[in-house]
Order: sequence, then structure tokens, then C-alpha cells
Amino acid sequence: MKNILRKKYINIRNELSKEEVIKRSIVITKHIINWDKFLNSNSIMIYSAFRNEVETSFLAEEILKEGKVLIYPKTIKSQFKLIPCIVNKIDELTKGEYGILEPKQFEVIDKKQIDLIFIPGVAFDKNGYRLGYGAGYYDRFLEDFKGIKVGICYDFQIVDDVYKDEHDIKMDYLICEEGILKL
Ligand SMILES: Nc1nc2c(c(=O)[nH]1)N(C=O)[C@@H](CNc1ccc(C(=O)N[C@@H](CCC(=O)O)C(=O)O)cc1)CN2
Ligand SMILES: Nc1ncnc2c1ncn2[C@@H]1O[C@H](COP(=O)(O)OP(=O)(O)OP(=O)(O)O)[C@@H](O)[C@H]1O
Repeated sequence: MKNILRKKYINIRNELSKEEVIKRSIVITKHIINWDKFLNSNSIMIYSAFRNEVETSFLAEEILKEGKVLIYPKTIKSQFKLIPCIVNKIDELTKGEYGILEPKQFEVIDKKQIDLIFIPGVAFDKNGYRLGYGAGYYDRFLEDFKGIKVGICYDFQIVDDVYKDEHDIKMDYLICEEGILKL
């Protein structure tokens, strides 16, 4: 079931035009940058969008402009691990595993120091459980993560059921075009 759902929502997302992605991402970014949890966070981990995910480059600029610490994951494919690294300028990103932009340098930050994390997903259920690409990267990373976990997606990616497993971690908030949903 998970695989069917995954394929279905990846396909729907792939149908979005670039203009549509940007338009929707700007709406979502506006919710974020006015949100008290964002304003009160000092170190924030985001992701580099690929395959029509919600675009985060506007958010990255805002984090740097506000003088906050900007963090991206570095993907270690052999261990299904994400290493959080600090990025001081957007042009410090380079293509890594799966062609996703990631930090060039290993300026690793302790997970405990991250206040807020934005997490992409293929779909989320209404309780905040997430369906990803099926490799468990974020499930492993979030297992002992103590900061605020925020799932980012388009409205149509919020579904009734993602057929969650035991290891699946619940988001604290979901953000989409409609606004911020506390879970
Ligand atoms: N922007 C973004 N960054 C992210 C994630 C994400 O979902 N979005 N991830 C969230 O976990 C991790 C990467 N996870 C991924 C897992 C599988 C595939 C993938 O292409 N899998 C192939 C099949 C397997 C393979 O090639 O080895 C596929 O889907 O066809 C891509 C990314 C870390 N960084
Ligand atoms: N905390 C964990 N420790 C060890 N293995 C895990 C953990 N979390 C998930 N896994 C394993 O990873 C695989 C993928 O899990 P799942 O289908 O939940 O991935 P996903 O959340 O869709 O993917 P991703 O996080 O990469 O986007 C499963 O085989 C699962 O057993």
C-alpha cells in the first residue's frame, strides 16, 4: 500500500508546472516567515528541493538575512544517514547523492543545537505522520531529535492515511498553502 500511495503522490506532484511550484512555495514561505516559532528559532534545518518539492530557496535567504544559522542535510547513502551541516551562503551548496544540492563542507552541527527542522515528504497524514521515498533517512535522523519538527507540503499531499509503521515519527506541525496546522 505504501508503494502505491508513494507512486501516486509523486506522480501528482510531478504534474505541477514550475510556475505553479514557485507560486505555491511563495505562499507557504510567507506563512513560515511570519510564524513565531520561526522568528524565535536561532538554528534552522531545511532541505534543497528536488522533484517539484516545495521550494525552500526563499526561506534560506530569509534565514541568512535574519542572522540565523542555516543547516542542510548531507546524505550518506551507504548508511542511510543525514549529517546536519551549516551553510553560510547559498552558493556553498553542490550536487550530492541523488543529485540533491547539499553542503560542500562538513561544518557539522550537533543535532541538539537545532531548534527547528523543515521536512519534505511525499505525503503526510492528518496526524502528522510522513511518507517519504522509502529509505528511512528522516525516520533515523528524527529518532532522537528534540527540536520542533515541521512537515512542508502542498495541500493535496495531506491525506487520510499514510500506512505508518512503528519507526515513523510524528511531525509537530504541517505547513501548506492553507496555513500552519498544529498536531
Ligand atoms: N529534498 C529532499 N532531500 C532529501 C530527502 C527528500 O525527501 N527530499 N530525503 C528524504 O529521505 C533524503 C534523500 N532520500 C531519497 C531516497 C531515495 C531516493 C531515490 O531516488 N530512490 C530511487 C530508488 C533507489 C535508488 O536509486 O537508490 C527512486 O525513487 O527511484 C531519493 C532520495 C535526504 N534528502
Ligand atoms: N529508526 C530506524 N532505524 C532503523 N531502520 C529504520 C528506521 N526508520 C526506518 N527504518 C527503515 O527504513 C526503511 C524505510 O522506511 P520508510 O518506508 O518509513 O521510509 P520513508 O519515511 O518513506 O523514507 P525517507 O525518510 O527516506 O523519505 C524501512 O525498511 C525501515 O525499516
